[in-house]
Amino acid sequence: AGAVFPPPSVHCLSSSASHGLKMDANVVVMGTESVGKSALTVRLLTRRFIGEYGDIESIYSHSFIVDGRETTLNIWDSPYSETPLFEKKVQWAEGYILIYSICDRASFNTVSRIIHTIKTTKDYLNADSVPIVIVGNKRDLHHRRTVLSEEGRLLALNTGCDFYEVSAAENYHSVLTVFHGLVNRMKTDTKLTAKRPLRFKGIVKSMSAVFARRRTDSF
Ligand SMILES: Nc1nc2c(ncn2[C@@H]2O[C@H](COP(=O)(O)OP(=O)(O)OP(=O)(O)O)[C@@H](O)[C@H]2O)c(=O)[nH]1
Repeated sequence: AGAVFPPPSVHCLSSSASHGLKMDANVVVMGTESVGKSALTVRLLTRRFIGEYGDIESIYSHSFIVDGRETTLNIWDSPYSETPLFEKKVQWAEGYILIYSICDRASFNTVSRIIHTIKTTKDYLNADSVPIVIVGNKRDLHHRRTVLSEEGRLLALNTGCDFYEVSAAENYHSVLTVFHGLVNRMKTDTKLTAKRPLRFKGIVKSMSAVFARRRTDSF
């Protein structure tokens, strides 16, 4: 089956309520295979590390309070592929979490390429600061490290992104910090300060069937 766009449903796993200003934003989590995209997303949503996540691609709606403001993120845990669908995801999103594994240099190189694609697609080429957070995951596997922290930090500095190193396996709070960091970056974008309704509604539904060609498309 071919992939469709926009995605058919939002998977609501958690919510919270507050008064005052609200911010809603679409966020996509990207990176090559097995870098920990699902682990990071599930850690944020459930505070847990499950270990194995299967082949499910979903969008999750998650609300939390950041600096006193209710913030709802529609988070798309997405594989990397250089298909037209990839560009549509980039267009859909207003914030980006780009993950690599500190044990996998190829995954780090791919993050550089994704940053370039986002910047050209969203016309951020001349922006000093962009709503992109680079995440070096699997920090607990430091004995297998092939990408230095300094390399991640330098990439972020040179591209106007934020940078964090985390272990989705070991730590919830560092993962929360990543998403807070992204929200703070997106807050500077005035388009996002007004409350908007969720763009996608519907029953909880796995998108794995919709993305049946995923493995062949992915790196
Ligand atoms: N040691 C360690 N393993 C991790 C960490 N994060 C994820 N993993 C493991 O890495 C493997 C891949 O994790 P996933 O979260 O499925 O990675 P993904 O990027 O979503 O993978 P795909 O959806 O296949 O592209 C799993 O075996 C996880 O248990 C981490 O921080 N440390």
